[in-house]
Amino acid sequence: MNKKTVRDLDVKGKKVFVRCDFNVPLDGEQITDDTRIVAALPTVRYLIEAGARVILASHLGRPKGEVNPKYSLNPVAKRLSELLGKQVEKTQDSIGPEVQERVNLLADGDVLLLENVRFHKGEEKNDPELAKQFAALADLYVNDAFGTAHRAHASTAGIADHLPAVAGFLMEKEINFMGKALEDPNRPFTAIIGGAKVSDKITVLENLLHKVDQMIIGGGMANTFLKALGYQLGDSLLEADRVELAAALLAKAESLGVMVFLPEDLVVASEFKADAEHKVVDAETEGVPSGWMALDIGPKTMRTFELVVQRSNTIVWNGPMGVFEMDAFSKGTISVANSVAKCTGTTIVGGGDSVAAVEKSGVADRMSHISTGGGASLEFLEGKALPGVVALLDNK
Ligand SMILES: Nc1ncnc2c1ncn2[C@@H]1O[C@H](COP(=O)(O)OP(=O)(O)OP(=O)(O)O)[C@@H](O)[C@H]1O
Ligand SMILES: O=C(O)[C@H](O)COP(=O)(O)O
Repeated sequence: MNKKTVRDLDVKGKKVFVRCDFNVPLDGEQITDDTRIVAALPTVRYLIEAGARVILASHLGRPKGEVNPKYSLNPVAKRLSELLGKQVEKTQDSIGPEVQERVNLLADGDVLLLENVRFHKGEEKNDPELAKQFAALADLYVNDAFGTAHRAHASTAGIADHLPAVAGFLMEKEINFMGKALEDPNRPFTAIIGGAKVSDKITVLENLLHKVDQMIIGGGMANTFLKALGYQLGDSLLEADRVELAAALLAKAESLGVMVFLPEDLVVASEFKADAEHKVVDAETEGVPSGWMALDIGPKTMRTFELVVQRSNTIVWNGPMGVFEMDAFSKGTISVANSVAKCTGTTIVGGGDSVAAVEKSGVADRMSHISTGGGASLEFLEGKALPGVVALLDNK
């Protein structure tokens, strides 16, 4: 990576604003997977030991610029305190007089966590005023939020206009590993895409078609493609205004000779609930009954996906195959996790929920790389420059 890192800074006694990606999966106030917090620890520990005054910032979820206690970073402060073995105080906001006061009280080696930066509308708009307010809190800026590096936001990009800006160890590790593995991948190269962020990721798929040999599409993402094939989807999560794009992508894949695998059968449920009535239907001949929704891939699809994975030498996986948080709809994701774990080639799993699913399946240690980035790793793989990385100082 040709960017300066935290090693290049003299941080003793300095206030260091560290952007992390603590966007962890939650069940109420319970963190269900702390991978992203653990992954940030090397940078935080290094800064503590070097005598910096550490100001941590992150988003959580998509609160859309409004204060919403559901997306508070309180659970993260608690988990960080446990992991670091020292109290991590949290502020009520990410800017303003209270934050400034708390920052002024920091001693060398102290750690302070700011409240969710997305409680301010200016964050996602990369508002220069907000970026300036973040920058005013510190002397130096470290971006360790690889998972959010594909977003040009005030705390991931704008702030770097005002402070010396470098990468943290996690950012460095992610970029170096993926850069090496994906530069000249062993083929066949397969992308497995699922999850729920359809409009975000569907555009990424177009560029991915030029990189991969095979593409498996499952989870919520698959529904828009199945609709493009004319199948019935009932009340399933799908993006009606992306159906045409999905059809165009399928045609493009065919012209490029990229094999696309979609669910042949689906687990459908009468409602979005863990104990909902559910059954398996054939995607083409039966479809999803009206009022029902597809929440997992079916057994036939699991077998097909396993065969595709078996003949792959490089795999990048982002997005679960179903609503894995509910046991009744977790089988497809667990099956894919086990199949990927058996692959002897390079396997990269990325994304907050995808990593949680792999952890839940107990196969995390059998992946070549667990990435903290979902959308970010897909955009990196596409070959796009990530704004959160571009903003950092070059290593000349
Ligand atoms: N068929 C489906 N219907 C509704 N939700 C689904 C379906 N399949 C998967 N999901 C949901 O998708 C969510 C995860 O999607 P997402 O795209 O955010 O993946 P991710 O791994 O967290 O990646 P990123 O880090 O980019 O957010 C899970 O909460 C899961 O329940
Ligand atoms: O989970 C992610 O992919 C990152 O935390 C970024 O979240 P976003 O898609 O809401 O920007």
